[in-house]
Amino acid sequence: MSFTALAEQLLEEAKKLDSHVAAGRDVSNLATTAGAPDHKNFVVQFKESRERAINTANEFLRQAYGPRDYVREKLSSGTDNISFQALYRYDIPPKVNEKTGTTFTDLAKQAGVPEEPLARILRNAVTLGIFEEPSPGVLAHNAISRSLLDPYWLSFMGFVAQDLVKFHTRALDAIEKWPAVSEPTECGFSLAYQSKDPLFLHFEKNPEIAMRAGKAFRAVHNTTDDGSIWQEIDRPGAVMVDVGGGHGHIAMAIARATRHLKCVVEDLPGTVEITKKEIPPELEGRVQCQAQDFFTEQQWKGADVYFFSKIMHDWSDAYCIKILRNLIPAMKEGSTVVVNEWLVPEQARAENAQRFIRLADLTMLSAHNGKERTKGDWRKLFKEADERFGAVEFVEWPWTNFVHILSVWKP
Ligand SMILES: C[S@@+](CC[C@H](N)C(=O)[O-])C[C@H]1O[C@@H](n2cnc3c(N)ncnc32)[C@H](O)[C@@H]1O
Repeated sequence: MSFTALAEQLLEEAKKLDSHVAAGRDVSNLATTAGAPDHKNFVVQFKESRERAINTANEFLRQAYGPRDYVREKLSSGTDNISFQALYRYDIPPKVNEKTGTTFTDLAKQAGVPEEPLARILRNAVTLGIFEEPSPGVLAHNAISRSLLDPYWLSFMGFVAQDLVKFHTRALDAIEKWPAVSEPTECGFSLAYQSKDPLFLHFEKNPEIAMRAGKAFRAVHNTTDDGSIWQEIDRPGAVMVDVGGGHGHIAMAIARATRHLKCVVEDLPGTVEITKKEIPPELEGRVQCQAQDFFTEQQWKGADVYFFSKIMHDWSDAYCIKILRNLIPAMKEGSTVVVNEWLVPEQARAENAQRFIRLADLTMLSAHNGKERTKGDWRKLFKEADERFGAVEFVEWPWTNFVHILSVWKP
């Protein structure tokens, strides 16, 4: 397609996006799934226009760069990581004065690192559009750097730039060494950290990474407080168990969005200790937590829903089957397993919508030998775990990036 044709296509979407902004809609925080139905319609419409705009703009960029420069630009992400690491490690965003900006000299003093390399590293961030340098030697916030004032979001940057990147660089070595690609102790992470434990057990023994990872999960996993399943089961006595619920952010959101539902957060003992402190007094009784290793028999019997948010993608099929089978002694007729994850399309395309899914898939591969799954993969998984799991349903919400994958227990 010609540059002009692409630009015209982009202009069409740009006008739609501008009309949303002109209508006074907040386009800065589309991540939320809460809110009135008109908000959801807006998000759906906005998302569609935005996706088309991003895809067209990306195609324009590919053509404008030309093949070699395009590849070179994409290869630069490893080098950019130095800037991302520094932003997190030296806690730069809150150190930059929001009104006046802050000099590199001051930032270096506050961070306790030499000024010259820090300035070079931060100037690279400016070339990425994160921060500005309004006058030589001064770093100032812009809209993108301001998002990093959220400590959870900054932790996400730290977790990706400091931790995940190490696993990624050893992923191929791990595949060559352990071609079965199944064990959580035989992946890029295992080589990078010389660990004999699976990733989350390693975190349990290393509270600093565990805290960073917990905050990172909280920053990116948009809540699933919406969707009829929670409203349908919201009656006195109803229980949902959030298996591997981390710091309880999802359970708390669901408790807030319902009236009666009791939410039980389960995780490894170290995480549960942190979660206990996160539950606010007004949710006591509605949200509680307990230690539960999901590779052992489920202790909470007869729950209405056993919920797994971004758990199964951490594990290869053999381990997911163990996790599902450990529920069987606890389930009553009609107990529903609800999995919240991305769905992988069968065919790859150069589309923005697939970007994060495919990146997450490779992260799962290098962090645990886990994977993101297609619809067919999910059906196969439940069937292999036990024939008594009912037909697998997929509830897609166009206003979120995630899907609920449901199966009802029919003994
Ligand atoms: C990717 S995080 C997902 C957290 C949360 N469900 C969410 O969506 O944000 C995976 C969680 O599984 C927990 N986990 C890992 N292995 C576990 C095990 N064997 N038993 C229970 N929880 C485990 C981790 O501690 C972590 O909180």
